[in-house]
Amino acid sequence: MINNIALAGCGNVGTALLEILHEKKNELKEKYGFEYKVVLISDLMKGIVMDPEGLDLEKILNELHSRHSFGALAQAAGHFDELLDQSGATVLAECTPTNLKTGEPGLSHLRAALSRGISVTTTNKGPIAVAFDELCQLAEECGAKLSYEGVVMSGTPLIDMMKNGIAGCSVLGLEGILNGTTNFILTKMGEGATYADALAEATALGYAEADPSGDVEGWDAAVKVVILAKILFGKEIDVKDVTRIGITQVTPQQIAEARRGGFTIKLVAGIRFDSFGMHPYVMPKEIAATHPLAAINGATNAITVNTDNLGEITLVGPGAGRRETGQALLSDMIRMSR
Ligand SMILES: NC(=O)C1=CN([C@@H]2O[C@H](COP(=O)(O)OP(=O)(O)OC[C@H]3O[C@@H](n4cnc5c(N)ncnc54)[C@H](OP(=O)(O)O)[C@@H]3O)[C@@H](O)[C@H]2O)C=CC1
Ligand SMILES: N[C@@H](CC=O)C(=O)O
Repeated sequence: MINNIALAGCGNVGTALLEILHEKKNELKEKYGFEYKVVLISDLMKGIVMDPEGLDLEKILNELHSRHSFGALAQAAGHFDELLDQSGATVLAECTPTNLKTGEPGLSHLRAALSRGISVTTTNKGPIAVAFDELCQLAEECGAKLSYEGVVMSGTPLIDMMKNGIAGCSVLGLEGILNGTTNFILTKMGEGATYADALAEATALGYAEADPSGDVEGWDAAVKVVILAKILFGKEIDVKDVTRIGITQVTPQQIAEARRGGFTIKLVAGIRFDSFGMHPYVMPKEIAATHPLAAINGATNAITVNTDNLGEITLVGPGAGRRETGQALLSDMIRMSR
């Protein structure tokens, strides 16, 4: 079966997905039996390109790389719902900016696709945080699949590990580094960069959110904790109920002082349990230089999951990045096509 891919949001992640699809077209077919056509790309400023017979990715990527737009190729117009119908899409890759309050515009895109029986992969945390149960139910009712590997730890397969790899284990708690931008900033500040320069570099490298206050104030890590609580424990937590302190108050002096004492400062996120219940948190912590998390630098993330049957499992890998997150969309699409 040919996968007819629609893409919503052609920024860092969406463009990287197109690059990977184009580069690996033959490999994907030979290794995974994954064949595709990209039939629709919709982006706020770059415009809309559509061809139910399959878009010419070479031409589109040339335009994107030279002009950051679709140029004269952008000739389609219309409401996203109508475009989905006209394009013959069978799978939607959704990677518009995250809005943690409303889930929009991603939430409407996901509803439009799923209600038409079109499967969805998304890296957008907003809709998953805001309407997880509704979207899972809609997918089931309409015979579609919903995948979201990239919403936590980008392409590092944490969600797949949680759902499949450790099936049968009870999770007793988890802690880790779940935001790439802040870990990158703290690493760079430890090397002497200013906060502003480090944030600008994280943005240029495609790690930061469209509104980076979501990263530096801890909202992004907090919503990842909310999503993990839902997937692992079936628990609804409001992101406002996560104890949340970001990194905006962390100074170079504190980082240097911690280092002199044999510690490194990391923005740590986790869920712990005690007799009073579940405690989700995000906060900067001094970590002993000998602790495994102290060695996690740059945009890398890590999580240690404490389980009954396996004890502690630690997963380390990219937590942000355009190609790393495009990979999450691709792996979801390959899994869903099987
Ligand atoms: N970058 C990363 O490392 C990771 C990102 N994510 C998530 O993936 C998503 C995409 O991230 P990223 O590519 O970095 O973000 P970008 O801001 O680079 O790209 C988002 C794109 O979506 C476009 N857009 C905005 N609104 C609409 C709309 N209504 N319809 C169609 N397109 C729209 C934006 O256009 P314009 O710029 O004109 O507003 C932009 O081109 C986000 O939700 C992010 O949280 C998840 C994991 C890692
Ligand atoms: N802005 C996020 C991107 C991935 O979710 C991060 O830096 O971790």
